[in-house]
Amino acid sequence: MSTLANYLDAHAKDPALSNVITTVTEVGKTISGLLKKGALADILGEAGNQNVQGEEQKKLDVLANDLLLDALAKNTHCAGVASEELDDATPANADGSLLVLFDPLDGSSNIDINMAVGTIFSILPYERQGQNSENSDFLQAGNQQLAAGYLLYGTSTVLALTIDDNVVMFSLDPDSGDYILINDHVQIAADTSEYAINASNYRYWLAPMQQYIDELIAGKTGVRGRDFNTRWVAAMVGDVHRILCRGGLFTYPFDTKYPNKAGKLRLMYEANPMSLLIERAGGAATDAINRILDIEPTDIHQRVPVVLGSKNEVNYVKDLHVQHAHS
Ligand SMILES: O=P(O)(O)OC[C@H]1O[C@](O)(COP(=O)(O)O)[C@@H](O)[C@@H]1O
Ligand SMILES: [Mg+2]
Ligand SMILES: [Mg+2]
Repeated sequence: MSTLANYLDAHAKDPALSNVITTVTEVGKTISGLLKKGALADILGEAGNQNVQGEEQKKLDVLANDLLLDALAKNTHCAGVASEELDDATPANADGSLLVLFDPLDGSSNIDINMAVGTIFSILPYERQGQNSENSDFLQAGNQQLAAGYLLYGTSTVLALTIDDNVVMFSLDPDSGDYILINDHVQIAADTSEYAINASNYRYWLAPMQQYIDELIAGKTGVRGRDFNTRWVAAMVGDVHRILCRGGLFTYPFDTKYPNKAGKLRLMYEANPMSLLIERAGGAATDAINRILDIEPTDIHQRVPVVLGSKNEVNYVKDLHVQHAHS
């Protein structure tokens, strides 16, 4: 049985990277433990304040954020931390070589109903060693990520990770407290008949996205000539996990509900790490047209439309958007 520690020893080229990943995954064990206790640990409900995005914070959003921040601040390899829940990046150890970005608790609306939630993380290189990190140090395209992954706190706790051109998965053994390797080469089939979208936003979508979903709903009777099935976890981490396990398409497209926001999901804490995992598992990830990993960020909290998963389906969505742009 291979553990996460064995895997990192064998595959991580940089001991600093192993060390930072270990810190994040150790905090994941604490969050997993708190979620197991649920209401008994007094972790449910609202924190009573808003984050920088203007969203109501849940108690667990704040708790998970603080646990990660405290642990990473003590890690000598971590030069700074940026979080969905914090207005600005927090400098850590100026001599560190890595920057860590995270969505401490993804799927916040699932916390109080005992459904799947997760932690998403991304690791970037730090180039100004010796000086305190600032927001601008984090503004690197997703293709610069040295590692990315997520912890899914579901019926079991699973870690998905990429530190090279491969994607692997571990399951947290509650008896030993070790992450045990359960898949050493995650691959996504190019075709799928399963899709995930919050269809209540239909009237706010752009015409090509409406057309795409209309076609899927028409199934056998429409131009696609086969039936499709919807699955929606309401936590990106759960939807992406399903896609890494059995393929599918996930989208949170551009919509006009909040015209001043480019999309709902955050580039640095959600879209980039998930896109790296999906691409390295053979899938594709776009903002409907462009590759997410090539977007040059201008703000650590910027949002982006997301279409990711089985390659042929992601490309089909892109074709519809390109055709519309030219019509
Ligand atoms: O229920 P909605 O508003 O459609 O949003 C669901 C989406 O929002 C998110 O929960 C956003 O993440 P947070 O919970 O970290 O804010 C995604 O995980 C999920 O895909
Ligand atoms: Mg999230
Ligand atoms: Mg979150």
